[in-house]
Amino acid sequence: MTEAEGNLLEVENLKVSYRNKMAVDGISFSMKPSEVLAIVGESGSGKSTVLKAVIGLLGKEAEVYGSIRLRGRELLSLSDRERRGLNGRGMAMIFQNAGASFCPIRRIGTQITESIRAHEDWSREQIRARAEELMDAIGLEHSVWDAYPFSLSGGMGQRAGILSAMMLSPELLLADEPTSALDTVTQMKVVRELLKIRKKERSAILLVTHHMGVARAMADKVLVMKKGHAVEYGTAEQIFLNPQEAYTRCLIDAVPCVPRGKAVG
Ligand SMILES: Nc1ncnc2c1ncn2[C@@H]1O[C@H](COP(=O)(O)OP(=O)(O)OP(=O)(O)O)[C@@H](O)[C@H]1O
Repeated sequence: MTEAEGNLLEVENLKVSYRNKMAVDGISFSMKPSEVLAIVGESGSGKSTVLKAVIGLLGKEAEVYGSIRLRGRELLSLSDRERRGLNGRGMAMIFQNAGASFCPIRRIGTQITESIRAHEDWSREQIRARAEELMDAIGLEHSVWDAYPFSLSGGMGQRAGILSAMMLSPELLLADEPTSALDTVTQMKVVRELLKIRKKERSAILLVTHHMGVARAMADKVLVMKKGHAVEYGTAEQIFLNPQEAYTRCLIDAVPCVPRGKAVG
C-alpha cells in the first residue's frame, strides 16, 4: 500500500475565493483513518473555509479550486445528491454552537431519529439503542433524548451535537470550534468526550480551533494558517515543542506578541 492509499482525506492545493477575494490560497494536508488534525490560526486566516470546503457547505459565492479526496474519491466534482449520500457515515460535522442547530421546540431524540432515518432504514428501537450506547460512552444522561434543546445548557447542547454527529460512526468528524462557546471546565470535559468517542468509534477528526490548549490536548497533527496560507504543518509534537515560525510561537504563548513597531498579522 502506498502512502497515499493509506490516507482517509487528501487536500491538495485548495484555493477558495469569495467574490475574487482569496480566503484560502493553496492549502495541502492529508489525514490517516482515526487521526486528529487541528487547524489553528488567527481570526480570518481561512480555517473555517477549509472545513466548509471539505464538508461541502460553501455558498454559491465561493469559488473552489484544487482537490479534496475522501478515500481517493474526488469530492469537488460530486453532485449535491452524491454529497448528501456521504453525510452520516462518511462525514459529519459538529458546529460551534451545536445545541442551536437543533430546532429548539422539538425533542432531541425526535430530531436525531429523523436525521438517521433520512439515511438508514433503522427501527426506533435500533436508533434508541445506538444513542444509549453513545450516551454511555460520553457520560450523557439518557434523559437528554427526551429533552427540548432550549432547556439544555451550552455544554449539554454541545454533547447532544456530538451524539447526533456520531450516530452513524462517520469516518471523518469535522468540528468547527466545538468548545469555544463553553466555559473552561466544560471545554475540557467536551474535549475528553471527543477523545473517548474517537477511541471507541475510530473516527478521524478534523478540528478547527482558536484554542491552542484544545489543539494540544487532541491533535496528532497541526496545520497553522495565516491569511489563507499554511505557515507550518507537522506532528503536534513538532509544532508545540519545536515551532519554526514566530507566528506559531505567538499562538502557542497565547499572549499578545507584537514585535516592536509592527503588528502581527
Ligand atoms: N461567505 C463569505 N463571503 C465573503 N467573505 C468571506 C465569507 N466567509 C469568510 N469570508 C472571508 O474569508 C476569510 C477567511 O474566513 P474564515 O471564516 O475561513 O476564517 P477563520 O480563520 O475561520 O476565522 P475565525 O477564526 O474568525 O472564524 C476572511 O477574510 C473572511 O472575512
